[in-house]
Amino acid sequence: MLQSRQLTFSYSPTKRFSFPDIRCNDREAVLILGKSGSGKTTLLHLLALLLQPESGSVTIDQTDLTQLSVSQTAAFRAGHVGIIYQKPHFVSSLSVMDNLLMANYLAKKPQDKNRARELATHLGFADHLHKRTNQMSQGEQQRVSIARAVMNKPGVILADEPTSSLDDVNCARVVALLREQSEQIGASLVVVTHDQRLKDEFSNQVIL
Ligand SMILES: Nc1ncnc2c1ncn2[C@@H]1O[C@H](COP(=O)(O)OP(=O)(O)OP(=O)(O)O)[C@@H](O)[C@H]1O
Repeated sequence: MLQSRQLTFSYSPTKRFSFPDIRCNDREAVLILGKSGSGKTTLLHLLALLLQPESGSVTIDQTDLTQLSVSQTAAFRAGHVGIIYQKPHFVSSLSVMDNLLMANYLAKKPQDKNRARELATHLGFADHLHKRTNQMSQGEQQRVSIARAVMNKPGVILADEPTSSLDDVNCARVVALLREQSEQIGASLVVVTHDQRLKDEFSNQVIL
């Protein structure tokens, strides 16, 4: 479960944000819509405590992240939060398999090759596990990103514009995979986007 309360953040005295509260229960999904520059990525980074809010709180599975030290936050995030970034970034010198196992490593968990293979089969890239990520298409990379985000069965999945560079077929596929994976592991799913195609896919919506 994820809950934010009265989050505010400033990049500068003239660039100040005051965000609506976000609540997303286990197995639920919330879509945060807003036009370019409305602060969607900023909010997502605050929810993951990649940015420190000026005020307000973020609670994930009963832990108030704003009360943790920087290192405690990093450890908590690695184990409990799966993030799908706008542009997937991988370690380009490693194989797809090793990029997936990196999620285990960062969370200080045993490397789970079986789960990586299972996810790769389910998400349709089992034949690419030995490849480098830059040898895959954008749609394939996005699916690897989803797999990496759910490797540790996190309580919360945060996705930043997961579909903006995808065609309609891959867009629908990625949304279905995100929902299915989050339901399977009982996670809260938060998607931020300006992609109007997603509007009808989520009943819980917040507009920035
Ligand atoms: N590091 C930064 N320093 C100063 N201003 C920033 C910084 N990052 C973002 N901003 C500004 O804050 C505003 C919100 O940025 P943010 O990336 O959260 O918007 P967004 O809604 O995700 O946009 P997009 O849909 O274009 O990705 C923008 O006006 C942006 O220029």
